Amino acid sequence: MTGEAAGVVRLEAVAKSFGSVKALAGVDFTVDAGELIGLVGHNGAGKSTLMHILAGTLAPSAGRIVIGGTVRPDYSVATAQALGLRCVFQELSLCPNLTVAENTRVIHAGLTGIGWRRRAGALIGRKLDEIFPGHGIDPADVVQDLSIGRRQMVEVARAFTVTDEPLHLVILDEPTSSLDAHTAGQLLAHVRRAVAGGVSCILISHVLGEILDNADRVLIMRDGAVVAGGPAADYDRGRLVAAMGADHRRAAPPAASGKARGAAPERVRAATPQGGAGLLARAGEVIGLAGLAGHGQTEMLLRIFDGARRRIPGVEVRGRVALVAGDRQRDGVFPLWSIADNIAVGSIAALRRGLLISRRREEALAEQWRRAIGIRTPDMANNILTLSGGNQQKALFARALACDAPIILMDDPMRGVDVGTKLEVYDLIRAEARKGRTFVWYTTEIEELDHCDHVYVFRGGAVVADLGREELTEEKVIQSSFLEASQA
Ligand SMILES: Nc1ncnc2c1ncn2[C@@H]1O[C@H](COP(=O)(O)OP(=O)(O)OP(=O)(O)O)[C@@H](O)[C@H]1O
Repeated sequence: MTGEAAGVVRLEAVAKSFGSVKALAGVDFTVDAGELIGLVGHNGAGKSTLMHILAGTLAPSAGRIVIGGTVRPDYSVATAQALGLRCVFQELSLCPNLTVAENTRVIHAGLTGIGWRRRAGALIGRKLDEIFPGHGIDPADVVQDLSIGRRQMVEVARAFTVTDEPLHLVILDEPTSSLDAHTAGQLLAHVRRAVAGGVSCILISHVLGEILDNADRVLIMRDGAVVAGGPAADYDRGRLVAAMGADHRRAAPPAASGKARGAAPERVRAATPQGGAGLLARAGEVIGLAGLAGHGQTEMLLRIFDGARRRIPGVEVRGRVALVAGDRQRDGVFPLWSIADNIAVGSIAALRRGLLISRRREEALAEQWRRAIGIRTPDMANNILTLSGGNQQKALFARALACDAPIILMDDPMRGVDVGTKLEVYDLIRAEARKGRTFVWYTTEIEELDHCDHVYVFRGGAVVADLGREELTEEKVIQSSFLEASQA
């Protein structure tokens, strides 16, 4: 294989069906060497399926994969690896019970013999240092002990490690979805450097700014097909969104109420574990938690969640709570259950008829939410894992909103949700808040803070800034995220 040909991947009329669902309806698409392609599309458009076909983890139902000018009928995970194709999966693929170094060995069969663990550790350690300076990850860390953001960093760094096999194409499926803005910036800068060095990348993202700022070329998928594409310079946000078939309207953040806080009853008052100033949330408020990932926001949500069930010093919670988990793989979905059961599990009391759960009521509830937030499936009785990642996340939202808890805790809940749906969910949150529900919302997307009435910025487990709607700016949030807690 020549160097030039090796960098070129072409898919010809690639199709894939899952039972009656046509995930890919005949996709043609070429990646040239040293090119950064931005791939966008609504939830369920077929992006991840396409990527799994390129990774060799799914076989196409029809069509051809051509690599370096050669048709590859025998395409498999091993072929992909040998030909220099790597994937960073949206549902992270690291083995949770192995260390970071051992997970690196998994994709480098050549790392054998005495001292392989040390060499694998050095390899991934160097790559982490290069991409994410100050990452705080030890190659000896066991993956399941790492936060979802750090797992995502390991997965990304591992994809860029090289031993004796070439590296030609890296496909990144929503690689920044669990990263804060600073870490996402480090990753994207690395991707640009890699592309400048001749590696090709396909970047799948729902954060359209990331695509427009970084890609050379964009491809837009809709309902299993590539429907548009061209130089990224020819596109802006509006054109991308229109081509995706999503609602074109820009989310209009609610106008600042101008009201001083204090009118509505208190629902949550929670100090940080060290006893420092914490947060206050009132009925009808949307409270944002911001700051760099892993600085105590998720812990705060869990403290409130626990505080609703038992006495925790410094935490007062008035009312039941529902939690939208951020790590859907680990804490969110019940993988053996149907979509309908996954939604209804939060509302069992309301669905009871005598001692039994009413199937009819459960189906009606699931159907109501399928329509409310557009969960794309032919049948809500299907297993939850048949949904695309973004659609699974929508089901978790539906679970929390369908139950009657007055307090909803959300741990970076929009991971992988497409732009059109996000706008609908923002509206839904506002509507529920107007009815008196309280939302405590940790987000890694700074833009989402526009939808909050009040924002607490976290650093090192402490609240370092307390910003009302009127004073909220991206600059202030970023500045305080980096300030030492003692300086704030
Ligand atoms: N194992 C499966 N069984 C049945 N249907 C599936 C399976 N995997 C994917 N699908 C369906 O294929 C379609 C495409 O899904 P895919 O995950 O490729 O979408 P996507 O564009 O990556 O979406 P997202 O932005 O939410 O990640 C969806 O309708 C999904 O429900």
